[in-house]
Amino acid sequence: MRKIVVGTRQSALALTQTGQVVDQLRELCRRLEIECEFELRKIVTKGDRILDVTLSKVGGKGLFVKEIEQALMDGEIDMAVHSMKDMPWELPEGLVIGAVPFREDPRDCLITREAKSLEDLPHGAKVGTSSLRRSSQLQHLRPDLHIESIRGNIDSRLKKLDTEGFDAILLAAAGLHRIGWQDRISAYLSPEQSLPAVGQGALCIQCRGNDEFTLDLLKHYNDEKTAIAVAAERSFLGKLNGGCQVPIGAYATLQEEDGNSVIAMTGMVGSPDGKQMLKETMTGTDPELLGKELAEALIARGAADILAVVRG
Ligand SMILES: NCc1[nH]cc(CCC(=O)O)c1CC(=O)O
Repeated sequence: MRKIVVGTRQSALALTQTGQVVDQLRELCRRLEIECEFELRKIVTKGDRILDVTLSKVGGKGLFVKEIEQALMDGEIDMAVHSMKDMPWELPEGLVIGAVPFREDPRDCLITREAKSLEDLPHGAKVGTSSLRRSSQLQHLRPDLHIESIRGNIDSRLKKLDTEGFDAILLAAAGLHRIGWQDRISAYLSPEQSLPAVGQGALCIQCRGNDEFTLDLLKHYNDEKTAIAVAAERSFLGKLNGGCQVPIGAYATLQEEDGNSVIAMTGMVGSPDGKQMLKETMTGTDPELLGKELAEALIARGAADILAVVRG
C-alpha cells in the first residue's frame, strides 16, 4: 500500500488546515477505492524561526515554503499543504501544484477591541497589520488611522490585540474560519474595501512532478474554478514581479455566461500610505492572459513606479 507523507508547518493554522486536507483525502480514497495511507510530518521553516522580524526585511515571501519544498525534493515528504498566498510566484524545478482545493472566504476582516466596524473605529485609532497591501487600502479609506506593524501567528496576533494597545487588527477571514475562531471577527471587509492578497483563502497542495500516484489522486481533489481564479491572480502577480512583500491585491471569480465561463478579476497596486491607489477590473477567458493584461493596464497607469519606491 502506498504511503503519502504530508509535510506541514507547526502553527495552529498549518496543523489544522493540513489535518483537514488529509481527512478529506482519506475520505476521497475510501470513495474511489484507492489504497493509500497518510502520515503527517512537522517541519520548522525559517519564517517560523524569525517571527519577530518584519518579513519584508528578511526577504519576504517564500520563507514559510522553502524548507518544505526542499523536503519534497529530497523525498522526505511526498505532499505539502501551503496557504496559496504564501507561495512564491515561481516553483522550483521538479515540483508542481497538484491540486487547488475549494476556496474558503477570501476576505480580510477586522478584529476590534470595541468598535463594531471600520467606520466605527475612533479617529486616530491604532490598527495592527504588517501587510503593505492592507495598510495601503486601509489608509486610503481612513487616512486618520494609525497603522502599526504586528507579527506572529494568528494566535499571538490576537493576544497582542489586547496586550499591546491596538484598537483593531486585520487578518484573513479564512485562517480564522479554519481554526474555528470566526466569532473573534468583528467585521468583514468587502473586496471593494480591501482587495485580498493573491490566492488568499485558497490552499496549494504541492507534490513532485514525477509522482504519478499522488498526482492522480490530487486530480480528484482539485476544484477547477478555484484553480482557474488563482491561476489568473498568480499570473497578475508574476507580471508585476510580486515575489516579495508588496502592496498588490487581486481577486478573480468565475461566472457562467451562455454556458462558457468568464473570469472577472480586479487588481490593485497602492502606495503603503494609501495616497496612490490604482485599481482596475477586467474580464477574460484565459487566466494567464487575463492576469498579464490586467497587470499591463496597471503598469500603464504607473504601477511599476509605485512598486519601485516600495522595493527601494
Ligand atoms: N500571511 C500569513 C498568512 N498566510 C495564510 C494566512 C491565512 C489565510 C489564507 O489562507 O489565505 C495568513 C494569515 C493572515 O494573513 O491573516
